[in-house]
Amino acid sequence: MHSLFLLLLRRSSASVILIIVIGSIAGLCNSSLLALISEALRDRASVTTMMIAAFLALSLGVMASNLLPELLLSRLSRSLAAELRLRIGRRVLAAPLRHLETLGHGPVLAVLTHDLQTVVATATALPSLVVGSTIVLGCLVYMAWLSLQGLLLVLPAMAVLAGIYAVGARKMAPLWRAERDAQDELYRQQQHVLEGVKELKLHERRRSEFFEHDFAPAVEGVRRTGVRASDSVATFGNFLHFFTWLVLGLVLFGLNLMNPDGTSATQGYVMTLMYMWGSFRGLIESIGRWAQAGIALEKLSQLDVSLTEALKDEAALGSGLEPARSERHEVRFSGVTYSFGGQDGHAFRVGPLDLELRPGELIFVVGGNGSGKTTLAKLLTGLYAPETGQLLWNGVAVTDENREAYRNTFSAIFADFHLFEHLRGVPSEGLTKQAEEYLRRLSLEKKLQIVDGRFSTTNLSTGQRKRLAMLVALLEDRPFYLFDEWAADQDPEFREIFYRQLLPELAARGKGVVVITHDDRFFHLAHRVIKLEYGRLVAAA
Ligand SMILES: Nc1ncnc2c1ncn2[C@@H]1O[C@H](COP(=O)(O)OP(=O)(O)OP(=O)(O)O)[C@@H](O)[C@H]1O
Repeated sequence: MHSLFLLLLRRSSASVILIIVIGSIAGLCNSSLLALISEALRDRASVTTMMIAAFLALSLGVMASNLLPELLLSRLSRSLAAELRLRIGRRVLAAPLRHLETLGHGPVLAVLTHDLQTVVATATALPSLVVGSTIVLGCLVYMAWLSLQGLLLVLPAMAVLAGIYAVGARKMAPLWRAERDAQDELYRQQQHVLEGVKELKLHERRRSEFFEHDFAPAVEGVRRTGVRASDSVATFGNFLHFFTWLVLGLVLFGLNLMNPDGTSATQGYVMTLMYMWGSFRGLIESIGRWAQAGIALEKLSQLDVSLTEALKDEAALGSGLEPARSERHEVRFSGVTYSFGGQDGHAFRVGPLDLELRPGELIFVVGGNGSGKTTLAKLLTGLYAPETGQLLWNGVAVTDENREAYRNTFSAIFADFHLFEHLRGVPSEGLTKQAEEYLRRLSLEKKLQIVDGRFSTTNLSTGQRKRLAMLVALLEDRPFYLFDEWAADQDPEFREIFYRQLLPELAARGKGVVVITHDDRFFHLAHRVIKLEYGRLVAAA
């Protein structure tokens, strides 16, 4: 509760203070209404026009003072969630690619959906916490005025109840945490269901084994831990219910014993107590919700910290470091190495690599599967930072400070490329005319149009999607181009166009072009062919 409250306070202390003040007024109006009703019941002859007017005023006061904090907090909690979403989104985009690959999508999605919803739902309940607290206080004052003796019975009972719940909440915390951990695994498996739907549909046995051994246990994990957590909440809730009647009985019979003639006072007392007890129970039970929000915030901050620690180049994010296109750009690898893993005995190292890419040069990278071609491509494009050695850009070492700017000299189409619906970040001058020309050259003009910088569709065949990615890359008009097995999904006609027209044209325009390929029919068209074997350059033609 503490951390969520602080977060809200930091977001807008003025709103939080206003919510507390107005919420307290709501609580006071509520308890005053109750006291008024109780007085009217105690002595019907005492009902005056003033009392009726006060009753109406208080009822309106309750409505207004309940509504305002709710409206304020729904805005505050949602803008807090929006701020956290943007922050995590920015961190994800700024974090090193390798860190994101290791983290996986599941935990990030769980935080962005499940945890943020929990935080919003709990924060939205803050007004009822404030109103509830004031109702309890107001009722206690009224009860003290009615009978101090009764209060001596009620206060210890409240203390015992709060103590029991505090102990219970501490015992329940691991159950809520277990439920939340199970959610992470469920998100991971749900991702497999969505991304692997074709493979699962095509293989009945794979599907049933996946369901039995992966998906169902993840679902069961969430069910089991959820039931355990909610069982304990229900048990405690009902124990509190029992306790309520116990206290009411204690007060009723205790007051009767202590004050045998005061029947109407006892009635008012018990009525106030019943009303107050409902709010008090609500307050105590909300400890559970706040504890869950605490766990959600903890997950959020763990992800934030892990992304922040891994993040080295955020300073440059979005700083508009678009390098001048007219400049001559060249890259040199000097003793560059990069490695993966190692604990399981499957370490893989690329390098040490010495390599140059100059303007107008067309280089083909060849090598067997797993020889390190894509890793080399990620190093070359600045997506991975070399472990040792240096990457020199126009003679200057690429470091955390200029890596973002360096990355912006590349247009790349990786094997697992992504297409955005909008043509974002592409220079808009003459865009439509140029785009239409490329659409024609890539034989896509009958499949889609570009309307207001947006593709009319991206639901195309794999080869066509790759051609659309090529269109985006060509429009970007960057100094360097990298294509990771682009032609693998193209028909023979387009392979010819790619190798005999598009690549030579790019090189002729002074672009440095690197092509990862297995198409040995076209090797002679490259200025240089470099070959990788187990991460090392073995031959250069
Ligand atoms: N994200 C990763 N995590 C751990 N190891 C990885 C990762 N990516 C690649 N590797 C390791 O690096 C090796 C080289 O992978 P890379 O993708 O660079 O090969 P490649 O030559 O592009 O292969 P292919 O022709 O199959 O695309 C792999 O054998 C694998 O062991």
